[in-house]
Amino acid sequence: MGKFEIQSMPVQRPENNYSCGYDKVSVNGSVRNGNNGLVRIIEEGLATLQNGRNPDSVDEDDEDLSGKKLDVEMPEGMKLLSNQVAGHVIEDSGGVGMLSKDDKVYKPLLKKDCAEREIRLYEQLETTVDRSLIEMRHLVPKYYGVEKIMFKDKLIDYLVLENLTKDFKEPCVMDIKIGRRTWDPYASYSKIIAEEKKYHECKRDLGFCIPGLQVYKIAQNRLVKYGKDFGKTLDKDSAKEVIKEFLNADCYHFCRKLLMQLLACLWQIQHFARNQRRLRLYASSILLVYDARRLKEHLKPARECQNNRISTLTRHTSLYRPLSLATLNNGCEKVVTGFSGQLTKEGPILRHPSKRIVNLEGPRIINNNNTWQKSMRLLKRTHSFQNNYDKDVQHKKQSYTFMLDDLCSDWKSEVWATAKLIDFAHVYPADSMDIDRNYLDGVDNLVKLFEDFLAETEE
Ligand SMILES: Nc1ncnc2c1ncn2[C@@H]1O[C@H](COP(=O)(O)OP(=O)(O)OP(=O)(O)O)[C@@H](O)[C@H]1O
Ligand SMILES: O=P(O)(O)O[C@@H]1[C@H](O)[C@H](O)[C@@H](OP(=O)(O)O)[C@H](OP(=O)(O)O)[C@H]1O
Repeated sequence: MGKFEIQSMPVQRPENNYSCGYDKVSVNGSVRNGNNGLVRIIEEGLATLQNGRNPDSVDEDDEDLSGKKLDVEMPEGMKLLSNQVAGHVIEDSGGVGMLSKDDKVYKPLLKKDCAEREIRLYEQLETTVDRSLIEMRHLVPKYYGVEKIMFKDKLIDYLVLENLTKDFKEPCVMDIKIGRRTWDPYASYSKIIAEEKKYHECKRDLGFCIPGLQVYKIAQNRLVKYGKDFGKTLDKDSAKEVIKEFLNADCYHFCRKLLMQLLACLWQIQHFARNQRRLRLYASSILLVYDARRLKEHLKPARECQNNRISTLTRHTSLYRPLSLATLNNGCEKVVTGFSGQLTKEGPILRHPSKRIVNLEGPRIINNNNTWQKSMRLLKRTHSFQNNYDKDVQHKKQSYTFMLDDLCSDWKSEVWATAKLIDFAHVYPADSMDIDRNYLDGVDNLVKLFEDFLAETEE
């Protein structure tokens, strides 16, 4: 498979999924597949669908990672964590999954040893006097302890953490598992073999892998999720492309502000990894999160985007562009519609504008009795030459939703992207005072990749 066929292509050609044999369900015209699936395109016209809110607060709460409807009764006030991109999912975990409520996420503690290690670490970070662990405390989500919750007649322990996407309207999330070696010193032989087989090229060449991500694709106005089976196909080049896509930099120029926010966190993580000698972090992740809604405010004009190429070209070269109608309706601008007066199924027949019809240089007189203008006005309302009418309305709705959101929020944080350390199920106290090379190498490579992206913005 060619390098470019693997990564961003599924987004443009969702039918690629079909050949992979995963479950697929079509919902509202979108394509979805199993939670291991290569890609899950959630929905076009997100603002309309989600009313401009974080999907954690909309009706996806009875869906699993793959978007399948689940018939599970949720504990009071809780929903499934719809922004979950990797990790154990509800079907693999006896019907118990990651939940969210208010600004918190709830991670079920199902494996005793993993649970004990993870809790121990969070508790240790609360009380530590070790300098590098104090540093680490600021690099993890806020810890709210362990809560027992009745789920399907069973009392289950949940780790309660700050939801890192809580302030985001359109959360983009990428789980990056750090380390060439993702098995711990107590792993069984079969676990070692299983881990070594997975994400092989990516781990070997980059020292990290990407088990899952979701991105609000701004150019296409839709949410796309990539599952772990997609992650397992990546190599160092395709991983880089996917990270670019995650940053919406496949269709736009890199946004320096976004890169700087993420790099600021990654540099802190790197500083920690370079200095800490107390822990060995196996199979632990860095969660990158940002708000695509805020990114939109900073995007430079789109460069040629493969996904958009067709629509951009048709819009700019088409004689039927709605712009000509809009100008006509102003009645006082330069009017160059070239409308011949004849309509076909495909839209109006155009010809070179006649000076006789439109006097461009005359006084700015708006003649509302002009029957031609009237009929064009009517036409514009009733006839969508390129189905852009719906799009226009959608865009208007979207801007209103955004305005409303801005008006409703008390404040607009300057920080809309961050990177935090998560998943400490396989973190152990170090048995020597060496640096955790396995962990540091992955972090170094990730930082380097982001630094290279930043350098591209300076070219
Ligand atoms: N604090 C958080 N805020 C928001 N999302 C989170 C948070 N913690 C975890 N998640 C989401 O849940 C996913 C799984 O988290 P985590 O890695 O802790 O679970 P896990 O089941 O232990 O994973 P694994 O199977 O890799 O061991 C992450 O990829 C992320 O999407
Ligand atoms: O990336 P994948 O393919 O999802 O692989 C899973 C991943 O390595 C998890 O970290 C691991 O859970 P633990 O951290 O609990 O070991 C899980 O083991 P499991 O299948 O034994 O649960 C693996 O299946």
